[in-house]
Amino acid sequence: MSSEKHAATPTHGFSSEALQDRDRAGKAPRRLGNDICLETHDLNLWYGEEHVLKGIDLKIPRGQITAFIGPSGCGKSTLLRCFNRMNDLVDNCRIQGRIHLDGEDIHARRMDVPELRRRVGMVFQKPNPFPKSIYENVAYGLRLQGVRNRRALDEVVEKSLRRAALWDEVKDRLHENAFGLSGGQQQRLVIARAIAVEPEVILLDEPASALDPLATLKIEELMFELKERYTIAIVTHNMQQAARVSDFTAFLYLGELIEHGDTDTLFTNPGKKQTEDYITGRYG
Ligand SMILES: Nc1ncnc2c1ncn2[C@@H]1O[C@H](COP(=O)(O)OP(=O)(O)OP(=O)(O)O)[C@@H](O)[C@H]1O
Repeated sequence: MSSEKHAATPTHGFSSEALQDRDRAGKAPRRLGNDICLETHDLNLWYGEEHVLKGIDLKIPRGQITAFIGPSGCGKSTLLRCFNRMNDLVDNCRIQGRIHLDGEDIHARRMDVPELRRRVGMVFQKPNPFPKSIYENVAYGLRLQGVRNRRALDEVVEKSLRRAALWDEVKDRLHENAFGLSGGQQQRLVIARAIAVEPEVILLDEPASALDPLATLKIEELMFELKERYTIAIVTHNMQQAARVSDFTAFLYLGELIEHGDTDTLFTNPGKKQTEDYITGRYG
């Protein structure tokens, strides 16, 4: 990022409980390091004539949580959808630049897109379980891969539900319809479904915005556990949430990546005036 360092008070007006919680949890400032999972190089995206992402150069470190923040329409969800080529499904979408997953160009001709989407799972704002049982929702990806062995399926279903912190709540009703679960449980079920196919990355597009505070807390706690195994990228409108859960934060504005770095630093001592204006609520 630019060396333009904006003069800032020590906590920069963002003396939120969120940051204090992080301090209490002993989270130290982080550097990007060399273990990069996802990387974009001069990424540009257009929907028709609209230039939505502009020259994005970004590195997402492995095994960490990266939050994307910025005003509505700045391109956060679009950027997230680039990482597993979900924008391929959008008419009129044109992409220039490169995206690497583990050093591999995801737009290369040899790239197997369904396999990419297995490696880079996605969870949306609104829980979207399939109209099937809890068990079959989690087993779905494995069945698509041709797994038929009941014991193998049972093991993965249990492991995934445990990792998604849902097992204890559903273990006695695995064959009931997933729509009978609460919104927060449905969202954890969708996360279990993503986990079942052993992804490397989990993309979360405002995963808690449709949930009540308790269900939101559960999703946030879950994220801490998941990052032991997966790289996580989350889009959130909620800056307190970004400050609570993420290790790194990327601030986008009008399709440009304005600032990206350690979350505590970005919130307490942002390097750019635009970041400061956004986190202090001057716009957005
Ligand atoms: N499928 C699409 N077709 C055409 N334009 C789109 C499409 N998806 C998004 N856009 C446009 O791209 C721009 C960026 O949208 P995007 O959803 O990525 O922003 P965002 O920062 O995630 O917004 P929000 O916080 O409101 O969800 C917006 O102008 C939006 O209208």
